[in-house]
Amino acid sequence: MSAIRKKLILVGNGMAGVRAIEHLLKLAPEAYDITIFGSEPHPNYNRIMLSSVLAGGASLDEIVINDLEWYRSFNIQLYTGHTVTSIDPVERKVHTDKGITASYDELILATGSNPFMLPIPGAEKEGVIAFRDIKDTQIMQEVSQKYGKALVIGGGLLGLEAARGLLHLGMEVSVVHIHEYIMERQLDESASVMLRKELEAQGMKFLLKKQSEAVLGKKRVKGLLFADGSIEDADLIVMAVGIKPNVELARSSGIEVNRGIIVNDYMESSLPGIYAVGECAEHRGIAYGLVAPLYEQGAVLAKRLAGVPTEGYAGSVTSTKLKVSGVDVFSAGQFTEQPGTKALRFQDETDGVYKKLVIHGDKLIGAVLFGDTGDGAQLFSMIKKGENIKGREKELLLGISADALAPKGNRLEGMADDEIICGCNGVSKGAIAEAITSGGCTSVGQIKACTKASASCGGCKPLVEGLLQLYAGEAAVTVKEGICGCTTLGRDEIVAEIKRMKLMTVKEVMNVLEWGNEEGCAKCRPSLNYYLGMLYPEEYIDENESRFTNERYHANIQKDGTYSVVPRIYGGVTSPAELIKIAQVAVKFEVPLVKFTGGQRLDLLGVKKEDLPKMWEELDMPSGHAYGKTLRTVKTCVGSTYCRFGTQDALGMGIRLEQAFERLNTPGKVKLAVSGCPRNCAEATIKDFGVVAIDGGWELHIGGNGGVHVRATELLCVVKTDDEVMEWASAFLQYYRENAGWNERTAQWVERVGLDSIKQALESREARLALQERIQKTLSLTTDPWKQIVNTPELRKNFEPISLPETV
Ligand SMILES: Cc1cc2nc3c(=O)[nH]c(=O)nc-3n(C[C@H](O)[C@H](O)[C@H](O)COP(=O)(O)OP(=O)(O)OC[C@H]3O[C@@H](n4cnc5c(N)ncnc54)[C@H](O)[C@@H]3O)c2cc1C
Ligand SMILES: NC(=O)c1ccc[n+]([C@@H]2O[C@H](COP(=O)([O-])OP(=O)(O)OC[C@H]3O[C@@H](n4cnc5c(N)ncnc54)[C@H](O)[C@@H]3O)[C@@H](O)[C@H]2O)c1
Ligand code: SF4
Ligand code: FES
Repeated sequence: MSAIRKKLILVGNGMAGVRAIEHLLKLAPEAYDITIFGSEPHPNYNRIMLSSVLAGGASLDEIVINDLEWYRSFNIQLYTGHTVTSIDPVERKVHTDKGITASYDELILATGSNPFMLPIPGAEKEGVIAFRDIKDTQIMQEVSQKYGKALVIGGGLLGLEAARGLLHLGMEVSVVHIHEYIMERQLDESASVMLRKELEAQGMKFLLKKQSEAVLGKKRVKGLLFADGSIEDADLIVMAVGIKPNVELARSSGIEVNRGIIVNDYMESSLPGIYAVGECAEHRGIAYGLVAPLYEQGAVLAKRLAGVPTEGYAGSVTSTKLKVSGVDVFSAGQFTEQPGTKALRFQDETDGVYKKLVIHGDKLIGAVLFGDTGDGAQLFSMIKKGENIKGREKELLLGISADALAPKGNRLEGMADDEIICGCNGVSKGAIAEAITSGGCTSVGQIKACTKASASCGGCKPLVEGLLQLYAGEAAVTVKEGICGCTTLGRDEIVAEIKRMKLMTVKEVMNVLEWGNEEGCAKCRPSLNYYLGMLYPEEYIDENESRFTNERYHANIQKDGTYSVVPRIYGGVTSPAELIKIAQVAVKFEVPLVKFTGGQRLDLLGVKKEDLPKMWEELDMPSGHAYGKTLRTVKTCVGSTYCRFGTQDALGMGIRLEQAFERLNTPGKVKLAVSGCPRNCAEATIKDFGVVAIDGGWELHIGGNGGVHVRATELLCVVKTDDEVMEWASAFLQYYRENAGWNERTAQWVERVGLDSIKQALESREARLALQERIQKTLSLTTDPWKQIVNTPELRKNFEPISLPETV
């Protein structure tokens, strides 16, 4: 008989708590029934990478650490969008804001931190935000589309990464800092000044020694008033002035708290069966704000819960690295001089390099590097180990890095096995070497999947690459990066293998092509689902669970967890009767906001998940597919029917295109537009496929994009008739479907493969007709997802609210 599982609850679905669960599942997979509550409406994601999302280096989809399938595969009961509001430590129960009560044997609090918001008048105004989560990131992205000027208060790590992201989004950005030099918590003055100059060269402005006094504006922020009486205009203010551990839940439940929840070396709080990890925990007087120590805490806690002996957590020395492209800054340990310490400095103003080592006795206790941070990991390792560096001080200052990454006889080779390469994830050189030599890893992606090295901030990637060269030699050189960390195969190889071996399911592809991770990840599962659907439109059954939430629910999830409903309105043309119907549905379901979209549709926002099928039923209109990687909208101008400049019927052409291609699955979302004359009022030249009327015909444009990376289209060809427009559009879209990578928009794809190669592929009529035939086959097999759900009781059930007994 199997042992009865104990009930484990994790409060906080963030980086530290879920990492502890990952460890626990490895140590004692059968020991607990696990329930996780998280306030955010998302699965566990890499908060660190929000800076990259803002700076355009990653998409939100890419930063998911564990997708919903992961929770399902370990039978973890996940409640996203649920905040635990109280704990009853006597009855061992927790209660959530949504009325759920759950009992536990063991309870982990991993509630993270709250951003510190300056308590100045006007701080509550619209346009004043923090930078902590996906919601904040999305607000910044949205604001940057409408407004021009941002102020970031706080010149620390977070503030500078936010400022860099906002610059990337096209805003004018000034950083307001209270001290005379930025990042004073991580850098000395020399490094700080060099950093500021570099950031100024990138376009960032600085307002130093400025004390913010009040936020100006009526409802929305207009500016910032400083204590010296000066005023700075602003459309957006981001506060990045530090964080405070989120301890309210613990405090109100009678758990001992100071700045954080007080824990011992085993992460135990003052109450039995209740533990704390992450930024909310205070260990030996310190509440950490970086992932490396939090992951160390998680590993200790997992051992404790699994009954595996552990020496406990003894505290951490930390290092930081600013994640701003083009700038290399590193800082670790005690970097300012104190009585009894001595400092060695090296400065090369020509090459913009600065290094400082702080030594106490014979030991290195701190370091600051600017411009050349290649030695950071090794210096950090020496600091952590308290290594005796007597006689090697100058060598360390001047250049471990010169030969650190050389392929042969290098410093990496001489490094001890227990030296930490990936600070974020605590992965040693030995663990990486083992993954390469015994685990067969031959790419950074595989090492990441196997050891987690380079999975967080990515700062250690050069060292991981160096080790790969060292241990895998030739094999590493020939290895390419796969579509994700689960495989070394690229998109084209995967598609070719699927065709060659006639692989028919996602699971089969992963098995046969020897995926490193048998469950796949949030990147490869949807990719494979797309490729299989594209290759076998008739046989392949779409895997709903491999799609993202929006596509699964056929509606866009909003930041408050509600959804939006956008019915299809062909060419943006509607009728009074249709408008009355939409209005009636909006009134009946108490839709809080009705708005026109940029693509000439009506967006009903703020809809509860359980109302979606009922609304679709009453609307009785096709899905506008505003949520998927598919044809979105065909924007039109009024064209020759009404406009005196119009030479062609843009409305008719737009409606024809939309009716032809609606419901088409594509690698990335696809937007079309048709303008009735070269004045181009429908903005067809920033669309994936744009049609512009000219005297006696149509120009066909491809590969345009609005949004963050604006790209104008390139002219594909000029045609005479409407039927030719349809033929070329069909051929182009099918060629894109068959050749682009999943999640690759036409703009990126056209840029990558070049206009000429596409022209060549579509040049012959025969080729176009063959592509047209294939797209029509696919289209003939599609159905409207809303209708399908409305008419299938089994599918409707997915939208019902989860009803739970009072105690689970
Ligand atoms: C933009 C940005 C960039 C960063 N870059 C780096 C970096 O490069 N390197 C680095 O080391 N660190 C970085 N950090 C810091 C790092 O992200 C945090 O240290 C880490 O995420 C903390 O993990 P945590 O699990 O303690 O808290 P979190 O990841 O914040 O998770 C806590 C979760 O608990 C939820 N929660 C809180 N209360 C409740 C409740 N009562 N009920 C249910 N759920 C609750 C919260 O909503 C949150 O989702 C960065 C942070 C940000 C914001
Ligand atoms: N690359 C990374 O490692 C990274 C990146 C982002 C965030 N983080 C972490 O996220 C957390 C939050 O980052 P943070 O930068 O907000 O915290 P922080 O405490 O490190 O820095 C806050 C900065 O704001 C300044 N400041 C304080 N009050 C001010 C005021 N009134 N006006 C202007 N400036 C003021 C401080 O002098 C300080 O330099 C930290 O734990 C940080 O380590 C790390
Ligand atoms: S694009 Fe030409 S036809 Fe269309 S509305 Fe503008 S001016 Fe009129
Ligand atoms: S050091 Fe951050 S991912 Fe390795």
